[in-house]
Amino acid sequence: MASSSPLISVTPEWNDLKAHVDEIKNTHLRNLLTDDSRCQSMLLDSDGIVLDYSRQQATLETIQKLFQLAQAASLKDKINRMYGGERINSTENRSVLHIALRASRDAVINSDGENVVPEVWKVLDKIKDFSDRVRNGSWVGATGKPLKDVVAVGIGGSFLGPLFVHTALQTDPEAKESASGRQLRFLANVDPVDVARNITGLNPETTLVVIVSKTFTTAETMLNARTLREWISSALGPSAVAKHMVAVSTNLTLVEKFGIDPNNAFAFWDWVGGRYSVCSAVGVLPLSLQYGFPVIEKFLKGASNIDQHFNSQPFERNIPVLLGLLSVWNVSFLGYPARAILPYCQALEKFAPHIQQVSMESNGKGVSIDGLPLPFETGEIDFGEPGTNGQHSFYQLIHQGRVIPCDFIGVVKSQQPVFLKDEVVSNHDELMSNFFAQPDALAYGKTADQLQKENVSPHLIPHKTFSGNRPSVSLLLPSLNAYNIGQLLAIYEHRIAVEGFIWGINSFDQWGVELGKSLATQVRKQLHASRTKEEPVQGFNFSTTALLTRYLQA
Ligand SMILES: O=P(O)(O)OC[C@H]1O[C@](O)(CO)[C@@H](O)[C@@H]1O
Repeated sequence: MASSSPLISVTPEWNDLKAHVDEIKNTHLRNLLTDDSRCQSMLLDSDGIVLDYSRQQATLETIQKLFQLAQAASLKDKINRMYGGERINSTENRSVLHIALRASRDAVINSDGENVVPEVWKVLDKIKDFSDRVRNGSWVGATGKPLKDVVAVGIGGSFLGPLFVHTALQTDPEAKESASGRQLRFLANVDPVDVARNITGLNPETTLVVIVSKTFTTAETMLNARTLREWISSALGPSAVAKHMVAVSTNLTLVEKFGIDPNNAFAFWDWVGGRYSVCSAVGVLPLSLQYGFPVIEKFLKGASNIDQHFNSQPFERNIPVLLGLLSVWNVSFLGYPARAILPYCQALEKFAPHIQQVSMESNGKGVSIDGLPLPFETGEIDFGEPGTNGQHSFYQLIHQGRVIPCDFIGVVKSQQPVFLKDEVVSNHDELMSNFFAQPDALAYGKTADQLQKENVSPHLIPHKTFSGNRPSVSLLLPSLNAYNIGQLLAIYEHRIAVEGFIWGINSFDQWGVELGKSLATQVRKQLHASRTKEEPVQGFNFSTTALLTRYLQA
């Protein structure tokens, strides 16, 4: 057995940061923000994206110490190994090459000594050809009608990324125009209610179903796939399946077994993790059907731009590296277990749910990559809502309750600007007033002194006091077109990888989802036996037996 590398928490660099915490606890953002040269150093402008991390509870010394930690964790070496196609997902013996999914046609990215980029482009070309044919009506349904509606069936990484990008593109003027007259829906939950909601108003004659599953074994997706196959064949006959169902998977044998023509299957590879798969056919096929391949190619280019930035920029100017290191600082040293993702942009309403999976499935681990129990916590509890909706929901807790590091994401140019005569500002400026105000409200807070000066009655002063000193980062994008959406995605993907590389965990496996799945298999068997043979509930603990018995009685 290969020897384990020492845990990052035993290095002098980690302990140095631990010792530094007390110094930081003696500062307040109110004071840190008076130092213009500090703030200038914490403001980065790269390819139109602005990152401001001056509202982190950190000094320039903290940042230097974090760079030293990165060095101790061999961060650059780990990034190089990822880009070099090494099998860094060691528990599954796989390389991690989602960067290859958006590489330019002439790039060379090797996995096991073989350049994977030509394979990637073979599938992209096939998607372009197929989506063009569906969109221009040369591929028609079984009754000769054009297929204008698409239902993508998939869950987890085969759902959340594509849903985020779809939601973000819906109101982009170029994407909106190219989607005119078409619908894209997502069926994820095995709850039959989700099926009912998704097929309502759809006609099987004009609907194409895309089954998206890396493994093609996921219980929820396969049951939903069989349900929609039944929906199509009962309306149009079994032979219609060939025209109305296609698949995206790494398991083409199971796709064929299911009854989908292998010519209508779009491959990807085991070096693409499910939650990192939106740039593969998982996202590119349904999104190209809706928006046309040229729009989605721009999305891939945006992600590729950040891939190059991440691989080439020094840490001081590297957005994913800085964000990743600051997250480690907040979680492991300052002890803040959560992170709020707050886009001031309704089009990004599905960004937080997507990042929730990317982050929590990647970094919610209890052992090091070598299997050693970790004496520190990893991962964040990610949640979020677009501003300003979140302000009227959970911001109370963020301002006066627990300290939650926040990511404020804003856009300079709205996808859908509105200017009303006689209004003080445009509608987008109104939204963005909040984007600029909230980080300062969190950082500065409001003191009892200030309240006294405002003649607030003494009994209300404790209630109206804001402690401040609550950290955030601000990310300002020039606009939210397909390219910027790709950039935003890749920034977070790489940031999360940086965190995992520092913690010394495997961010690319997900064994934690298995136990629940196998227990569900046992329950499924019991439900079948009780329903069909009236077998009593057995083999479960008291509580589950009681609940199952009650459920079966109804
Ligand atoms: O694409 P598949 O194989 O259906 O898997 C769906 C999802 O299930 C998981 O394995 C567990 O939730 C995810 O990692 C994955 O994205």
